[in-house]
Amino acid sequence: MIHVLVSDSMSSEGLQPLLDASHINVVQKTVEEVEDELHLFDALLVRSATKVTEDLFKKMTNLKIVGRAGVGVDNIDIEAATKHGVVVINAPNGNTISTAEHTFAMMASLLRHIPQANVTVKSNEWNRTAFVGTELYGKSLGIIGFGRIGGEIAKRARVFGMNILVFDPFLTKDRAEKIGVSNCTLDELLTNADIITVHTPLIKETRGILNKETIAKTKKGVYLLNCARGGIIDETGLIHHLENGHVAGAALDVFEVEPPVNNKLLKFDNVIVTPHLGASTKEAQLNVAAQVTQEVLNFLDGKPVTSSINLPTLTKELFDKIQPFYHLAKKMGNIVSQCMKVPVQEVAIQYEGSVAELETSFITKALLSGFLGARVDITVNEVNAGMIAKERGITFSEKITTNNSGYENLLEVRVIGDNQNFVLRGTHVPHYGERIVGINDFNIDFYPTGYLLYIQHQDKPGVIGRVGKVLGDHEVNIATMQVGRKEKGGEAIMMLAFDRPLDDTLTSQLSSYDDIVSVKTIDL
Ligand SMILES: NC(=O)C1=CN([C@@H]2O[C@H](COP(=O)(O)OP(=O)(O)OC[C@H]3O[C@@H](n4cnc5c(N)ncnc54)[C@H](O)[C@@H]3O)[C@@H](O)[C@H]2O)C=CC1
Ligand SMILES: O=C(O)C(=O)COP(=O)(O)O
Repeated sequence: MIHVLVSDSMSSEGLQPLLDASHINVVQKTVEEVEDELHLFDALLVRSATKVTEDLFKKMTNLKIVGRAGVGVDNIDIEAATKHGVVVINAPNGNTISTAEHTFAMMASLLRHIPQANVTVKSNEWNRTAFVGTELYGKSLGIIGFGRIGGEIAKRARVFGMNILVFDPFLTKDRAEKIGVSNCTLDELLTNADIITVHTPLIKETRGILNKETIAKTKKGVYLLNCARGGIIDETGLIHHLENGHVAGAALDVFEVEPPVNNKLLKFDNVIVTPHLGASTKEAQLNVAAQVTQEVLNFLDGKPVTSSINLPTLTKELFDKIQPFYHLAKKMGNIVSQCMKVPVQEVAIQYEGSVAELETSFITKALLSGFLGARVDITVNEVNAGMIAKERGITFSEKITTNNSGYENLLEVRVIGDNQNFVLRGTHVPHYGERIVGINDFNIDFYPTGYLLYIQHQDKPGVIGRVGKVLGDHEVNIATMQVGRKEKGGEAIMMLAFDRPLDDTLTSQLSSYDDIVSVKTIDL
């Protein structure tokens, strides 16, 4: 049984495929309510309320995936997720329109004082002069962060007859042209905009992008909006400029601390607020819950996820193409690790032929995870392999080569360790499967599976017979056997496969023969 924890409120209709799956147990409770069972859950679905911290990852020892039913993942410690090998996905498109519409509603409300007027009419006041507003028409709207939401706001602003100023250092010329905007500098936006709205993620570069100093550069009487994340507009800086009258008003859907406690911003009449409602529409909630549900189901089914924050994202088509190499790479990493039981400094992977055209970074991570998984006692997968390698001082690299060794595709891993290097080459033959075709300088051809014995020996008469006799004396049946050598009478290798594991006495006996250089068991 797979256990899924849904710890924030989510659309039941969107979650339905998970609720319907007979092999999945869905628990809809907060993290605190299931404190004693956290170790059971395979998947966690959240919105912005649950704080997914390193401490939570430590408690959720079985966790494989976190699904964020929304865009912002600032409530999830991505580094900790990666370290713990947990995939993080989000639902990037589902709430774009809702948030853009909410921002627009806030903008219109702010400039026409709708929330304040609403309160007075309901208190039996009829004060028309106190609420004289400002038109949006003809005003310059500065949009900081021109992604999905920023783009939708621009489209709507144009219909309202507004001029649009955009600041987004990552905005491509193509996208700007398509939407009919041009990028300016932050200073140009600050000095020219009548209204400024922020739509960036909350990251180190955007935290406090509007602060006491930058707000001072804006036009006197500017209106500011934050329907993205608390902290993008520094609250202390905003309070300063509300107090001195520089800012005419602000509309805030988000706060540095949510819900806001003793927050001075709530005391200003010209500040209008909503409780983080940007994505709170029936449509958006259905979209985001359905998106993460499908992604989590795919993931639990071993299929690719398309919106991962800490894994390369793959289409189904690409995933199908990668799969054979993914499995081969994992096994190759595992074989090398078992053959090289010494500290390792470097793992270099080279791709040749058709495999080089695929998403090789994913295959590299699979190889690393196979390699590290055989030598560390924590879960290693494609998510955390790179980080764990770095932590252990192992550098890794990948290279695409135009060499042509005759194989349609070839993966080569070269591992450099203390006084020992090891090279392994593998290929995938369609309809035939994975083959290991080279070890160090030797050509060989074996199927990497089951219990293997790798023997380095002198190419002399009787060595193979002696190995066969020792195994026969121990009643061990040889399933397959391949040999390889570079030159007559020189060094040679054997790779034998068995149906069951070999015991140590047998390998020690084989190692004791003069003509045998080394004996290594490999369990795959
Ligand atoms: N209030 C609410 O309920 C909701 C809030 N959000 C927030 O809105 C944010 C934006 O959402 P989307 O538009 O979907 O994300 P997005 O990823 O499509 O757009 C973000 C844009 O910010 C830009 N950006 C990044 N660093 C920047 C910087 N230093 N200066 C200026 N621009 C920068 C990026 O280039 C990107 O174009 C999310 O990160 C989330 O925090 C999203 C949905 C609902
Ligand atoms: O998607 C986002 O980034 C949001 O801020 C929406 O948050 P919520 O899911 O409504 O808690």
